[in-house]
Amino acid sequence: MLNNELLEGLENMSFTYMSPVQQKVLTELPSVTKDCLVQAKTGTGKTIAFLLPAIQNLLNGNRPPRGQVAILVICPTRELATQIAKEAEGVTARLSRPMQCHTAYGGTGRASALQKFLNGDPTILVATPGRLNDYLGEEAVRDKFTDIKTVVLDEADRMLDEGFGPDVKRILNAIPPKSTGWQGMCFSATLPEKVKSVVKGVLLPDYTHLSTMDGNETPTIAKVPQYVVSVPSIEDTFRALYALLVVELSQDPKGFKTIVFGQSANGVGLLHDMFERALPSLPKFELHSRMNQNQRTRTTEAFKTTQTGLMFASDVVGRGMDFPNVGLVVQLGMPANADQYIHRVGRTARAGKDGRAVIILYENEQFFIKVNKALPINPYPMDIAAQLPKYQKDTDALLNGTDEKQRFKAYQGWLGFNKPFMNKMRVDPEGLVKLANQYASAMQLPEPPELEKKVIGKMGLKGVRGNDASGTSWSLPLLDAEPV
Ligand SMILES: Nc1ncnc2c1ncn2[C@@H]1O[C@H](COP(=O)(O)OP(=O)(O)OP(=O)(O)O)[C@@H](O)[C@H]1O
Repeated sequence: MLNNELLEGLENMSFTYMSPVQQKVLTELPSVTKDCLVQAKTGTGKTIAFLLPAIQNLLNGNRPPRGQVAILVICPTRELATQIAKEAEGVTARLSRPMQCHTAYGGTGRASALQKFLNGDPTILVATPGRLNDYLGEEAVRDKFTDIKTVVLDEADRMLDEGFGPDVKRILNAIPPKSTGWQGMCFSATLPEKVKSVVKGVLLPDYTHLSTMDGNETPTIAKVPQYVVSVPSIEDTFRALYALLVVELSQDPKGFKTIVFGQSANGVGLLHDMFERALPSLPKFELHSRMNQNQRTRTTEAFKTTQTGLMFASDVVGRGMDFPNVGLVVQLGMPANADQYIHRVGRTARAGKDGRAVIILYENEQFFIKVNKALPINPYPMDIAAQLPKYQKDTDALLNGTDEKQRFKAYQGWLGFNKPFMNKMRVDPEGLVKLANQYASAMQLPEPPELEKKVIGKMGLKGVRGNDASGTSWSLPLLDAEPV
């Protein structure tokens, strides 16, 4: 069924067999043009699984005229768009009539990128919703979609949630209607039931539903041991992370490649600054939305190719990103939800490799384990809490060595992330600020940062004692919640 030149492309990528999801799509999809909703575990090759049928359809004689977009892939982040485009280039590398793959995402010069798109032959376009919407405001861009054959939503549950959903809807309104016959494909490792009620703009009601998972199985890779390190208070968390990294590094000093996820961009920035002077054998990386696109691109490439290293990251790389050979994923603090937990854990044990995952939670966050009993998380085999006193002095010194302004920003990021979880954490606004202030103390700030009155109002923390002292206010950016 697959064109020989496509198979040659796969061989050229050193793929010698189809992964289960690829096998399933190629054998169980009634035709290469059928709408489908596909679920398979993280890191099992979903990208190739949606590219192959979509490209094969074009090779079956359905390739639109030069200059037209035939396959549109929509995904949540710039890094992921680049990664998907690279896979598409790999698969199509051996085609006798080459196929161009373009990307469209924010953070790069709009005018030159748009010109390149308009002048080029973007048979495949991989885009993030914001920039694509922006492009679609131009008639010349809309004209390039008149012959569209396939629309793929990668990380479909994310693309259809409250955050991205409206943008995706606008895109669907700007391209030819579904009734013109284009194929819709929705892929993700996590497909909550509610997604099925919102896929109708992309999939016809008789779409094919494929899954490589049994019944209620969780989408985490079965062979990844998952552990929780429980510590009593938020003040213990930095020490616990340090102790954990030392223990884990000692077990695998040569191939140690680890991602540590934090809760907010500025919190992640602080962790990076803190550990820059620790664990000298390891190169350190940081990746979050407070960096410019050049820095993000450079770091992504560097961490993809490094043999060892420690990356502090926010959820900008929580989904979809493929950093080969990551052996350990650490989550410092609870993630926003169970699905996000699953995607973060999925950054390890990809393409059949091994991996481990550890989450560090203090008391107010431990509800996360209780309400997500289906997640296969066990207590960490070593008593990290017992080691905390040993790490106190060094941790305090590392934090003291960071820029105080970065710690202030981390404080605000902490409030922004945690505020929606007050009920679950069993605290009222005053209790939340109390925890934030303990976090400030853990960061070695002599006293909690004073937030501008406007920030406090925006966060709904007005009148809460503990952070609205008069006097100099630090000029912090006004944000409802810290972006990742
Ligand atoms: N048939 C194959 N043989 C070997 N490696 C493969 C094969 N298919 C894909 N891969 C590689 O496996 C890795 C994971 O693939 P991919 O990123 O598509 O996973 P995914 O299922 O989309 O994961 P996520 O749910 O995290 O987005 C990539 O490095 C990819 O190149």
